Amino acid sequence: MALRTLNAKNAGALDKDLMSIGAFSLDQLMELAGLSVSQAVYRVHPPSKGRKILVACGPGNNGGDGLVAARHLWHYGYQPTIFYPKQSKSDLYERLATQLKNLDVPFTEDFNGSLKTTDHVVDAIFGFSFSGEVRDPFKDPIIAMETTKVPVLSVDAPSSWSIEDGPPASGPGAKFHPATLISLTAPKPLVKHFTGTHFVGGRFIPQSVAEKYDLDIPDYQGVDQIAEIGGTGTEAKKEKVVGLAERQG
Ligand SMILES: NC(=O)C1=CN([C@@H]2O[C@H](COP(=O)(O)OP(=O)(O)OC[C@H]3O[C@@H](n4cnc5c(N)ncnc54)[C@H](O)[C@@H]3O)[C@@H](O)[C@H]2O)[C@@H](O)CC1
Ligand SMILES: [K+]
Repeated sequence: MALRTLNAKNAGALDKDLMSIGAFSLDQLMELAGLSVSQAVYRVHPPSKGRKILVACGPGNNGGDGLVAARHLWHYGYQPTIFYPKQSKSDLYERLATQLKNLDVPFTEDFNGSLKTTDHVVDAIFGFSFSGEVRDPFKDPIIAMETTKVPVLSVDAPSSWSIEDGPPASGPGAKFHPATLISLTAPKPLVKHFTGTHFVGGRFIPQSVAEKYDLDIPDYQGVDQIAEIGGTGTEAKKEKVVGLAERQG
């Protein structure tokens, strides 16, 4: 059963509700979101498969999720490296970066160079507030992620995808298909274009908020902060398979 989706406008409104009537702080939501991301990485790429994780962080809260996830990954025994070219000067981001520096987690300016010695990439560049054509300094990393053999896990959205319509028709991101996606709170409409492994995380939604936004709370198991969602992207998979069959004629 595919879960009902949350569009970009409602995702922003839901965040505002969670931080007002929901009485959550952004720090708490980001901590829970980043924890979910770290659990999804552990699920698809346990340390035995390779410990070097390159975490690409954008300038907004999607990037914040990446900084939080990197800290949890370090504690799990991974060796994260952070690519965070546009560092936010706000107090929260300064603290997240300091927490990583206190663990001697390296920060790199060279995404493509770091990619060569990486086992897995976390794409925390853009989430639901992305719009338009990708601007520097994020063009190169997104182009590199389109062609790399290194598996990529994207946070909330494959960066450069429109939340509603998925990958851009051309330009950076048009051929970006990450192996794994973790949607926070709820899948976004773009999941109909996504055919990889899909998790939902961000286990903090009260039933009242789920009802207000017409959402399904995933069937989280035990103490898990993530739930794997089958079924989404099957439309795209079917199209893909049909396309293949037609081509093979
Ligand atoms: N929904 C939730 O419950 C939660 C959401 N969080 C995260 O917050 C994200 C949304 O965060 P934000 O609203 O800060 O925005 P994003 O982090 O999605 O990114 C927007 C940033 O990227 C820049 N940007 C937008 N379009 C661009 C382009 N074409 N080229 C270059 N830069 C561009 C903008 O200047 C903005 O600073 C979500 O996707 C999710 O990952 C979590 O932090 C907290 C919990
Ligand atoms: K992302």
